[in-house]
Amino acid sequence: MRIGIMGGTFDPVHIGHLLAAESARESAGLDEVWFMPTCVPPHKRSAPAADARHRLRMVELAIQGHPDFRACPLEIEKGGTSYTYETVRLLKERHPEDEFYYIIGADMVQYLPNWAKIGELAQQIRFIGLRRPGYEWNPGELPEWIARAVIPADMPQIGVSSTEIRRMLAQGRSLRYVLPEAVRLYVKEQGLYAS
Ligand SMILES: Nc1ncnc2c1ncn2[C@@H]1O[C@H](COP(=O)(O)OP(=O)(O)OP(=O)(O)O)[C@@H](O)[C@H]1O
Ligand SMILES: O=C(O)c1ccc[n+]([C@@H]2O[C@H](COP(=O)([O-])O)[C@@H](O)[C@H]2O)c1
Repeated sequence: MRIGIMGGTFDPVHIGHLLAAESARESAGLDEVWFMPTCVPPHKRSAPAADARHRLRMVELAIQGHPDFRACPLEIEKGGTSYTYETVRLLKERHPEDEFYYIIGADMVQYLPNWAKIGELAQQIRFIGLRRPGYEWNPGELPEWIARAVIPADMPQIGVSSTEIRRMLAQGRSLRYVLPEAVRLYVKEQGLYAS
């Protein structure tokens, strides 16, 4: 199978993540997309606001009903900092028959040169890089050997981020249609991100 890994902090998961995964699935002809919440994200300055259990549950709620989307708790179960090169090594060991792709938004494409062991990773896996408002990226800006590992893909442009959503939630603003409805209700019921 051709499997896309949609890695993220998902604090919380939002429609930008879902559309990115669906657009990557269609454009690269993926059989499945596995949503993989990080335990400790490698590059973020502060720890996630919601704990890993909640972030995984929100992902499960967000993707329910999609026949080809799965939630993968591998990084959360492993614990510690979620370096992608370690995750990819594990996935390849456990699923030698499958072909993996790593789905990322344009902000992460620009940041690829800073990923841990990017030299090894770029040999092991190809990235599907999606356009994202505010993060134009030009393949010429990346080292050639990294650009070669990135398959550019388009998606309906959604200018939302988890940071902005947390800010809006803390202010008591409406997140209807920005969060999947089941996630919106879960956030409310669990009192997540309240100020
Ligand atoms: N609106 C969006 N359009 C395209 N890609 C996105 C969008 N939001 C997030 N992504 C991508 O999804 C992956 C996971 O992102 P993450 O969970 O950090 O969400 P985020 O909205 O960027 O969060 P934060 O604001 O906390 O940085 C990353 O590869 C990121 O580039
Ligand atoms: O391995 C790394 O060095 C690395 C650096 C930055 C991001 N990543 C991965 O990229 C995905 C998106 O990251 P984030 O922090 O934007 O949610 C997530 O799966 C991270 O583990 C990985």
